[in-house]
Amino acid sequence: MASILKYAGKYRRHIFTALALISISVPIGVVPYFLISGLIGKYISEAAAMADVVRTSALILICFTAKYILYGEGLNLSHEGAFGTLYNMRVKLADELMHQPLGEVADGGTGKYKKSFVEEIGRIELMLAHMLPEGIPNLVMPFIVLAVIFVTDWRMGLLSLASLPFGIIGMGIMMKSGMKKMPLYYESGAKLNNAVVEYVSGMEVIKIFGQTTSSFKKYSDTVENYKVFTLDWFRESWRSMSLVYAGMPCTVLLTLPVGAIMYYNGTLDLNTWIFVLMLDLSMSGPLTRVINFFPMFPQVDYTVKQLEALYSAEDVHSGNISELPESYDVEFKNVTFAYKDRDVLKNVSFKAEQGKKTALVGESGSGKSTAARLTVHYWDVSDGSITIDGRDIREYTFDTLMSMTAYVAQDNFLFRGTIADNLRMGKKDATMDEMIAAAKAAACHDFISKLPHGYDTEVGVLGGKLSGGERQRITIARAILKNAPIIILDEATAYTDAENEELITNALNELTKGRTVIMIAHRLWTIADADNIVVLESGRASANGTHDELMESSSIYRRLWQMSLEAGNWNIAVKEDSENV
Ligand SMILES: Nc1ncnc2c1ncn2[C@@H]1O[C@H](COP(=O)(O)OP(=O)(O)OP(=O)(O)O)[C@@H](O)[C@H]1O
Repeated sequence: MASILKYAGKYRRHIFTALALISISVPIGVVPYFLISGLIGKYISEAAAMADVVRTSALILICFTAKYILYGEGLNLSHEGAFGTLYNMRVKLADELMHQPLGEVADGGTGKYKKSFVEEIGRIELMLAHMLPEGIPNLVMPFIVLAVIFVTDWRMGLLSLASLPFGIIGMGIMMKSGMKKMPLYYESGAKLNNAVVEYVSGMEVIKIFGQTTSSFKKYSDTVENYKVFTLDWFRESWRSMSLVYAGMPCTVLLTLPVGAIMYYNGTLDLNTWIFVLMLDLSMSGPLTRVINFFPMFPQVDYTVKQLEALYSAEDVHSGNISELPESYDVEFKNVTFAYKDRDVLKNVSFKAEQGKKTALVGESGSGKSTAARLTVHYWDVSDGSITIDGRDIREYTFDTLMSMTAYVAQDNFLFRGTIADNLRMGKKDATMDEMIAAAKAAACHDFISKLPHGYDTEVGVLGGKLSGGERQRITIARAILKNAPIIILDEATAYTDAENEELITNALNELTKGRTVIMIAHRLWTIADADNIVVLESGRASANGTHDELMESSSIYRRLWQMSLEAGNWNIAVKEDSENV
């Protein structure tokens, strides 16, 4: 609870004011029972006057009105506080994820994080808007009423406790099974979320490959498993839930029959009996309210633990140096990196100098993208170091490192929004002229101008309304706007057609002038002019040099070059064939 309240900030006041208002309203709700028992008592001992009835009715009306107003205002405030806290938590989680190893976040799966952002944080609303402000007063009230009964007649006090074992036993069973099953419930929910996201995102592939039935089966199996699991759990816990719901609010279970015997025996006077019965009944409302929260305890408890783990997950190591370096030479010094326990880079060393183009080449899976991503601190290296101007990238603050680097990948992300919104990710306050200049340099101004709304055209979810090549050129324009001194291009021209390849190559040459450039390309002729080419072979840097030097010295480079040319010829042949059809 405390760990969540720390995110409430200014909304803590709302939540505690709500707690105070509801704490006043709950006892007000019990007052009418006192009033009625007092009135009945009067009728028993001396005939009450009509004025007493009118006064009692008026007081009861006032009590209910006051309770309604206070409870209502309390809930209003508690919701304001809760939703304000949820907002803070979602913003904070986004910020936390930003500082955690990007690679791990990407590997976690969209569904998992969607679940944390939407469902798990959403569940905190229950805790802050209801469990805390309503639960505490409604739990405390029965204790106060019980104390009054004990003071009035301790025997009746003991009898009033008769329904308690139902609650304790039922809740014990429920909590035990709830706590045990909760991790599985969550896992099953995360799988369901991932399956939905995957199914919807992959719908195009599923249709193209005619896998509708088998993919739908995978999806429907996950939904079915979730259903079976949830129903099994419900079946297992409904008996104990019913025991609590039906038994615990039944506070007159023994005070009514045993009280009647005691009254006939003359050991209990009628006024006390009626007073106790009324107080017993007054506990039922608060108890029922509290009981409603009990099944939620395991869920909320587990959710809080999950969120705590997410919020406290280890950040990528970053230091506190925020000054920009004098030069932007990037150096890999004996870098070793493993995904979990699988070594992908082994003792890799090379230097990418400022103003020069360094290319990473190698067979598929040799570790090129991993090396590129490590440069922008997707993960921490397992051993060795990556430096900028001789200083380990872990010594710079996260923001400084990000401001120095622009990473353009094969499939860059576009946000739902307009083209201008996406371009401004590169430079928040970019003017229209700056955006147009960047777009022209990235050979995308022409196609943007032809769109019905130009730069204000919506790109759709993940940029889905644009072609792969268009998306790619917009991401290059975005990187041009960012104007970072270190540029990492991971297959940045993979989707470029022949028509635009020259334009984009020129744009990239413009973008990369005077900067440190690390680039990866499968079409080796696009990097043949690089100042230094590093050949990666199963995660090891097996050779480096210029194209001419490597053609002389590296058999693997020669093979890669040959393969690349053949693939290029094949592409041209396919293109010519299709043009002749
Ligand atoms: N997130 C990840 N988790 C686990 N293993 C990964 C992950 N990303 C890549 N790998 C593995 O690491 C190895 C190197 O991958 P990487 O993407 O760096 O290679 P690459 O040389 O860029 O390949 P390609 O040319 O096909 O893009 C591969 O065997 C790949 O399966």
